[in-house]
Amino acid sequence: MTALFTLERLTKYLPEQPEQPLFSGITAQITAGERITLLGASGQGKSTLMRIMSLLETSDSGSIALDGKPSSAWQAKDWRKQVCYVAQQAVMLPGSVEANLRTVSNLHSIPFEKELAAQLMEAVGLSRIDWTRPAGDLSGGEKQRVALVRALLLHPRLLLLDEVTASLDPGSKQEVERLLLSWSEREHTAYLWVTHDLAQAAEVSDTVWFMAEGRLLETSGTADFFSEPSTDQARSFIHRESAQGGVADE
Ligand SMILES: Nc1ncnc2c1ncn2[C@@H]1O[C@H](COP(=O)(O)OP(=O)(O)OP(=O)(O)O)[C@@H](O)[C@H]1O
Repeated sequence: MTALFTLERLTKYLPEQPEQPLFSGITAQITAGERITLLGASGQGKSTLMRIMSLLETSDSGSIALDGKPSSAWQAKDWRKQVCYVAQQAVMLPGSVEANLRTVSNLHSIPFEKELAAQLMEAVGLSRIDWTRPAGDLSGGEKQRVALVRALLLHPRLLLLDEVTASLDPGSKQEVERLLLSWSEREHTAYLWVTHDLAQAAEVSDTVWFMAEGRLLETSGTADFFSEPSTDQARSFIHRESAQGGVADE
């Protein structure tokens, strides 16, 4: 199957660490509809990798491509219509909840699907939110869910999800997980989802990417990753995270 998205030997240095890359040699592929969780300890560069994949940052070497066409050959706006990053700290634009939901249709000159927006808001537990409210007044968890709905209204082919349930209570977290699973099934949307919750990773992904020591150490089927990780680093990561409560229930 032709890859939707490819990463080829990506390397990123940080200004404060010119002697050692944050990560290097990251090569991987994502196929249409693939559900991946990106795991790894804090500070491995998972958010940075997703920011590079959504053209919000550049790598120092290597390349990324969408449909086999390198990022340099794309207009950033066209790329971001298909590859949508949902940040950990949701950014609301000035204006109402509805204005935020309408953002992508205004930006990309596509019709605003009001009924779908209402269905998605309900699916993430926000059916009672008054759309005329200033979006800036919402709680962190509400903002996070509005940002997710806003991203889905774009119908991207690849969603880059950065700890998108981190500020949610368990019930809302489950609603979001269910929505994303059914959305990816229905729309054939791929996602790369950063999470520190191993039970969530087991639930929502078919593939795990594991970053450690500045490299993408494993790309495995989720069940295999948890039952038979191929590296010592992954074994101790799973052990450590499980001890802290993020137990994968497979
Ligand atoms: N623009 C930047 N300038 C300087 N340092 C940065 C920049 N972006 C990220 N970093 C540093 O790079 C490292 C990796 O950050 P990043 O947020 O990508 O990691 P992460 O794996 O997503 O971490 P977490 O799981 O805690 O969210 C951190 O030490 C961070 O402080």
